[in-house]
Parts: sequence; C-alpha cells; structure tokens
Amino acid sequence: MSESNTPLVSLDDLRQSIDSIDTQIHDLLNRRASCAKQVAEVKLREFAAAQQFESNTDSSSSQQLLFYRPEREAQVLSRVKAANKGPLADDTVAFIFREIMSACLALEKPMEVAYLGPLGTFSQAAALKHFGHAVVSVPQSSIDEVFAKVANGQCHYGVVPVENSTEGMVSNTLDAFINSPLKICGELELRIRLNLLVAKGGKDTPITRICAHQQALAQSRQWLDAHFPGVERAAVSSNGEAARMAAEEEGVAAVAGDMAEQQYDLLQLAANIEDQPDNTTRFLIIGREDVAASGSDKTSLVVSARNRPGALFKLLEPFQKADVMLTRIDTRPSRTEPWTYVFFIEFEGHRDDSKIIDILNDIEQHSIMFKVLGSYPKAAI
Ligand SMILES: C=C(O[C@@H]1C=C(C(=O)O)C=C[C@H]1O)C(=O)O
Repeated sequence: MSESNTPLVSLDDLRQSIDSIDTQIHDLLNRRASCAKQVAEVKLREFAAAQQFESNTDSSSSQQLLFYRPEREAQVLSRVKAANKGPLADDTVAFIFREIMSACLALEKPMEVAYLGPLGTFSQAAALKHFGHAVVSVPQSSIDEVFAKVANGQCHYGVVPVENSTEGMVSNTLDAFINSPLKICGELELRIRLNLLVAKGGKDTPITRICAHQQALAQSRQWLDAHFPGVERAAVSSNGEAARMAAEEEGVAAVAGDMAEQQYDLLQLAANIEDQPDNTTRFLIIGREDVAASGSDKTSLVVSARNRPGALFKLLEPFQKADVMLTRIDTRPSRTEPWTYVFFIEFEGHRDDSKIIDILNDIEQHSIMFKVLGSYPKAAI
C-alpha cells in the first residue's frame, strides 16, 4: 500500500473528533442564540424608554421597534466571508451563517415576508435566500399585493423582482414604487434555472399548452421555439401558478424552477432550458423603515426632470463630479402626462454619507419629482 493510502487516523478516531466538535458547535450556537435574545431585551428596553420619553415631551416621532437589522446582518455575512480560511467556500460559510442568524432572529420575533406566490416561485426562493428559512413566507397574488401587505403592516417585509439579466426590468415593480411609501431595505440576486415540467404520469401525453410567467417564457423563448414550435404559450401570473396548472390539467406543461417542481410533485421533461446560461434575477426587499449604513451600501431614487434639453445630463452630472458609481438607470412613463418620464437611478453609497447628501440636494433642485426609495446594504450572499 502506498504511503498516501495509509490512513493516519482511524475512522473511529475521526468520528470521535467530529462528535466532540459537534458538541462544541452546538454549545456555541446556543450561546449565540442567548446573546441574540439578550439583544432583543435591550432593544425592547430602549424602545420602551424612548416611548416614555416621547409621551413626557409630547413629541410625535414614529419610532418603531426594530428587531431585524439588515445593515448588521450584512456586516456579519461580509465579515464571515472575508475571514473564511476554507476548506469551506466563502458562499457556503455565508449561507450557514445566514441560517444561524435567521434562527436567532426568530427567537426575537418570527418575521412575516410577503412574496409573489403561490408556493414554489422564484420570489419565495429569493425570500428564503435573503432572510433564511426561519421566516414565515406569505404568498401574494401580485406584486401590487406584496406592496400592499407591507404598506398596511400585515407583513414585515416584502420581496419583489426588479430586473432579470436576460429580460431587463420588471416594469410592474418599478411602477409600484412611484406611488408607494415603502423603502428599499435590501437586494439579492438569484440564479434562475428553468425546467420544463409536466404532471407525474404525463410523460407520454402530448403537450398542447406551455404556461409560465411572461418573464420565464421570454427567458426560454429560443429553446421553446426549437423544441415546441407551434405549441400555444400562455403567460400566467407566476411560474408557481403554471406549475399548479401543469399538475392539474392534462396536456399543460410549465416552465418553472426546482421549488415549483418539488412543491407540485412534477416530472421534469427537460432541465436548464433558459436561453442564457447565467440567467439571474435581482430582487429588492421592501419595508417600512429606513436602513442605517452598513459601510457597503447602495441608494435608489426615482426622479423626474423638466422636459428640456440637457435635463438628464443635469440629473447625472453630480454623480460624475463626485466620482460616485452609478449601478443602474431605468426610464418609465410618468403616467401623469404623455411623453413625460421618470428615471430610476441607483448608485453606490448611503443617503447619510456627506458626499451623497450633496448629490441628492443638487438633483432635487433640478427635478420636478424626487423620491429616495432607500439606502440599503449591497447583496452579501
Ligand atoms: C442580534 C441582533 O439582532 C438581529 C439578529 C442578528 C444576528 O443574529 O446576528 C443580527 C441583526 C438583527 O437582525 C443585533 O441587532 O445585533
């Protein structure tokens, strides 16, 4: 036997080591959870004291009790990734800590997160990726409903798709922001893998209709043209809904992801049918409160300029002058009068940074409508 094949330590010894490490991990997890519970008590005390102070001074601040702190969670995730020495991958370590924080936070207060349902959509996968599996994810029938549930306080946060690397912006989400009081509290990206799904037992049934959300149909258009030319395609409210239809209706196939496949116990006829191999969707987290700076943030704003030459240049010039990186700009019809537009501008930095305060003041002077949608930590996982 060559030297490299000679076990240095016996299997029994290794398993004993693992058992002893597990005991330590277990103990540390519960010690961490106890700390998080104490944090909750401190937050409660500070909140009660602030309320008391307010009632004495008759001020009308709308201070909220905030258990969940997006900026702190982003810092924890960035720190563990930066400190990771392997052999586990940085992303793997971040996912594990994501779940640990989610479980700790659930001891403080289980959060309810609204997403575009039904069960099994990419929006639900995004909600669980961002908040971890200890949150209660609450399906909604439309993006507008997600906004409404958060705005009226029935859910703590919402998750909405905002752009896809193949298909571009999700106009419904951008339009919803224009009149919404909600703030952007976070962002995340999700790799979108699409499968062609039918009911179990439907392998030999001819496919007469292919259903999916319009984004998923668009993201797999070339594949569907090549493999199912002439078969009717129907855009439905979500991929989850398409999966539900495929489970119930003979001859219906759905284009949807793994979660929908499991949720409705479907049969996969073809995997990864998306036309772009790196098909990715970016989601935003919406909430009612502003988020403090994490040290690595983005800011989004919606602005409308006077219809005159150089107006867009005037809006963008302050970024160039201050050397601030723009990460995205979109245009939508203003919906107040024809041929007027609003711009969604997204850039690096937090609205409390002095450099950004100056830029925002400058832009506000050159705009007829101006709203900061929020400053939030850059995606950490
Ligand atoms: C523990 C805290 O509260 C929550 C739980 C966190 C955690 O488990 O690390 C981090 C931020 C908050 O969402 C805190 O604010 O520090």
